[in-house]
Amino acid sequence: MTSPFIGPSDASISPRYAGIATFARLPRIEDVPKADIAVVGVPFDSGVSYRPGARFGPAHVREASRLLRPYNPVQDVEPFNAQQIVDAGDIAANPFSIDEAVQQIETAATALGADGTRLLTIGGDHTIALPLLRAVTRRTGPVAVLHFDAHLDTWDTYFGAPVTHGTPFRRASEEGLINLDASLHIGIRGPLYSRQDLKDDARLGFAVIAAHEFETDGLARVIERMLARLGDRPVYVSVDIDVLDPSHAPGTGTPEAGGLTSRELLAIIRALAAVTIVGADVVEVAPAYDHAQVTAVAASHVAYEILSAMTPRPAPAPSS
Ligand SMILES: N=C(N)NCCCC(=O)O
Ligand SMILES: [Zn+2]
Ligand SMILES: [Zn+2]
Repeated sequence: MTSPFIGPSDASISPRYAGIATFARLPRIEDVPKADIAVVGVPFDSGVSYRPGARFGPAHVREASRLLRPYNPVQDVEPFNAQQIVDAGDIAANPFSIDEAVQQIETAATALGADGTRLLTIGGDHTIALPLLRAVTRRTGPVAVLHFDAHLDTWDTYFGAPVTHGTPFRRASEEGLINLDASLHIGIRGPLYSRQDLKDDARLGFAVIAAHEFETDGLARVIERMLARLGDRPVYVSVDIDVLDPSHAPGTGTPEAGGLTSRELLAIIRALAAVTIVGADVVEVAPAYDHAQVTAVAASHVAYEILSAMTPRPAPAPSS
């Protein structure tokens, strides 16, 4: 049976390296009547505390995503065949005003999601998670935030600025956007400012599975703990690519040693097929520090596994 959905352009007709890059060579949003999932870029990095450059992340991830293929054998789904996925282009965000940019991102994300379209956003620095959460929770109410990152991103301010890439989840928690019993960071590591950081973080509603616990617990137990924490709540997935070890993702602004392998991260994301994902982002890809697209290939595969986890599964055949 042929699919009613428009998928990636056919790589046996137009080579996959030809043409202007959309994510996975998917159709643009203008080219379909209705999208179930939109991949959208947010080229914004005015919220960074260290190396800049994530504003070039969306274009870099799209380039690396040319090689993605339609069938995901581990999840046994064809994400582009089972629902309409599109590339919605980039949201224009003012690089000289964080406040205006955050407003623009919230407005654009709200408009894109108005007819029920779910968003997978490619950043951009982690600041953008705040307006994305504001937009999605208008429809869903508070969400369980599943946050993959080396960093807590629940700090208070930098140089007095409340909206930065180190603060989105504190603001989101204060605004009542997140479910305080079900949110979780995975992959946390590296030095903090003080012990108080972890106390504040717990009060703001996050549990932590730290990077070193992959050693002691093992991957299967990490997945078990994650699913138990999320329960049956709607989940927003936020992936800071620096959750990966710098050997797997050098192209990022605030790298920390001792991170996850891409194989570990992809395995954890596959387990999310069991939960309801209402939106997701993949952020902090900074191409100036990347080599041979290593980071962008990882980010494009992370995005692909998220799209696969968001794919509806056929109902089991009735037993006769
Ligand atoms: N969200 C990312 N990638 N980094 C936050 C680091 C904040 C800091 O410089 O302390
Ligand atoms: Zn980070
Ligand atoms: Zn982050």
